[in-house]
Amino acid sequence: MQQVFYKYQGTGNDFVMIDNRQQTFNKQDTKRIAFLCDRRFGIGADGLILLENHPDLDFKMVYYNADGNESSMCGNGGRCLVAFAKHLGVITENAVFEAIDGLHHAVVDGDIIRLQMQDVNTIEKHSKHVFLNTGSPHHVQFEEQIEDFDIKTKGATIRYGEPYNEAGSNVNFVKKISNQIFAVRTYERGVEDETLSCGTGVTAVALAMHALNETDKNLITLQVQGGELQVSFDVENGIYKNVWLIGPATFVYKGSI
Ligand SMILES: N[C@@H](CCC[C@H](N)C(=O)O)C(=O)O
Repeated sequence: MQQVFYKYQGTGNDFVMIDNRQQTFNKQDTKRIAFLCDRRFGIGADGLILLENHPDLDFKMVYYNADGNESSMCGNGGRCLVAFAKHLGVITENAVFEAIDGLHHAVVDGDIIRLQMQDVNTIEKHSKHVFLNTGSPHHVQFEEQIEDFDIKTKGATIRYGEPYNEAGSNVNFVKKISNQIFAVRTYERGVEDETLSCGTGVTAVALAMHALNETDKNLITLQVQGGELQVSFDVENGIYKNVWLIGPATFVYKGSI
């Protein structure tokens, strides 16, 4: 059976989107999901996302990494799914939807999608890195030579090493540009390579930079390989609340396979 799909990207983090409101997609077929995400044999994407009905909210998000496995929250994917929901007429300017990590509010402002992320109350500060969960697990560490750096090899070593092992973590390398601007490159678990952008990753970097006193701002610009994102937040007693991931989400093409 032919599968109709839509391709979206958010700062170069790209996704196959499928309207699964009729529950026709076979979620058990991990190999097929990996095939659809394969850049040589399939459509090609960092992940695949299903838009499903929800009994009380606007819709439900189901996210799979490019390896075919369902995974934790995808920030850029969530923003792209909101743009897709608007295209389908499921929402207009505002959305409330359920993802694997809970409820998310979102606002559409032209091409810019603002997505509220989960509150973060634990930020682990280690001697050479910070670890936190922004819906997905993120290792954050500074790297001065960020432009000329083997992200795939270095990222994989950290992702598969102690303490993460097989379950893994996404790995973000950060260079401070100014008090408000940070450059980020991310190795993504489940893609097992660098992606051009990671939404939960830049959220983790923004909060980590604030927690490390590298910035006193609560609106941070993150320069990623595929463009620019912003993260805003409030802090109350060490708890990061009202966290928003802000940036473009763009329709690329529609097809069937
Ligand atoms: N690209 C995503 C993160 C997707 C999840 C990640 N690969 C994982 O399995 O933890 C984003 O934009 O947040």
